[in-house]
Amino acid sequence: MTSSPARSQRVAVVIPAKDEAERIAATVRAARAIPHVDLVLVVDDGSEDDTQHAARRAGAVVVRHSVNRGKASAMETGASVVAMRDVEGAAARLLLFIDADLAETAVATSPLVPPVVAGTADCTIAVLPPQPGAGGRGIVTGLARKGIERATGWHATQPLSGQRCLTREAFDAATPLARGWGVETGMTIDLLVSGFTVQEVPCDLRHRASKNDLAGQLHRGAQYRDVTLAIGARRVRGVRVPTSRRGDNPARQRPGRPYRAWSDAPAEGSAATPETPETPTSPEE
Ligand SMILES: O=c1ccn([C@@H]2O[C@H](COP(=O)(O)OP(=O)(O)O[C@H]3O[C@H](CO)[C@@H](O)[C@H](O)[C@H]3O)[C@@H](O)[C@H]2O)c(=O)[nH]1
Ligand SMILES: O=C(O)[C@H](O)COP(=O)(O)O
Repeated sequence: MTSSPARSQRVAVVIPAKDEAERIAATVRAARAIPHVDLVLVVDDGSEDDTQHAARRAGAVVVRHSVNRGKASAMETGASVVAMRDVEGAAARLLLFIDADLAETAVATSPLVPPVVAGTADCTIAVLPPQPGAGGRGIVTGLARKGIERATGWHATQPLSGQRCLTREAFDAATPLARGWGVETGMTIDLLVSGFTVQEVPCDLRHRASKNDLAGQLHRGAQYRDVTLAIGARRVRGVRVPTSRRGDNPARQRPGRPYRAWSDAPAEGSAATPETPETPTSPEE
């Protein structure tokens, strides 16, 4: 599954951003310092503040949704724009998705890149340290973790983490993306079911964590809804790795270890082609 891109492999950072004028400039500047990065793309998802101008001033390429379409849609737009800027005949850029609110700490997503460049993982996912002021009780996180584990056998530490580096091939296999806040959960299931290798990587990041106030609870309600839909859509379509064909030992499931869900995954993501009635079709929403 994993290939070995050249050392010259280029990386595009894609930053979905909605009303992030306060932090986007610092995030863009930090992203530009990540090794291998030659393109920082901000997708302004219908912001009502100065996000697009602040991002441009900080050196990003900016595209904009005229109306808000949600994070997953911004990621798809970003990936399409990067593809248009990839050089014909050269390797497609790796995609490094990061949130707009990381500010200076965005550079600490750098460790996500080397395993994908080296080909030991097709998708890396950041594991963040405990965040000051975070007010969650782990309900949405638990829902996403359980959904991924039921479908693939993988126990994700931080299933909602949106800081992810992946190959173009892996991204394409995971599209269309699950809507809104279900995007990470759906992507992880689709990648593992398609035979790709994922790896969690500890990264020293700080973001604006949701508090335990009304806004925070409403946000978690929307996350719960979208994660439920992403899991449900895959369950209905039978997108899962059959228990009898699951591979890696649960003992291997910890940050820093690449994980592949199939014991006998066919090469190059072709596990998504039906072989048995239990094997899924393509990962569509
Ligand atoms: O309609 C929207 C809303 C948000 N965003 C951007 O999406 C990112 C994540 O949003 P945020 O408000 O920071 O959400 P959190 O709850 O803090 O996000 C956690 O949980 C999400 C999944 O529910 C993941 O996408 C995030 O990576 C993870 O940090 C930020 O860059 C936002 O600007 C959009 O592009 N469009
Ligand atoms: O605050 C968070 O970590 C997310 O909003 C998820 O909430 P949770 O605590 O219910 O998993």
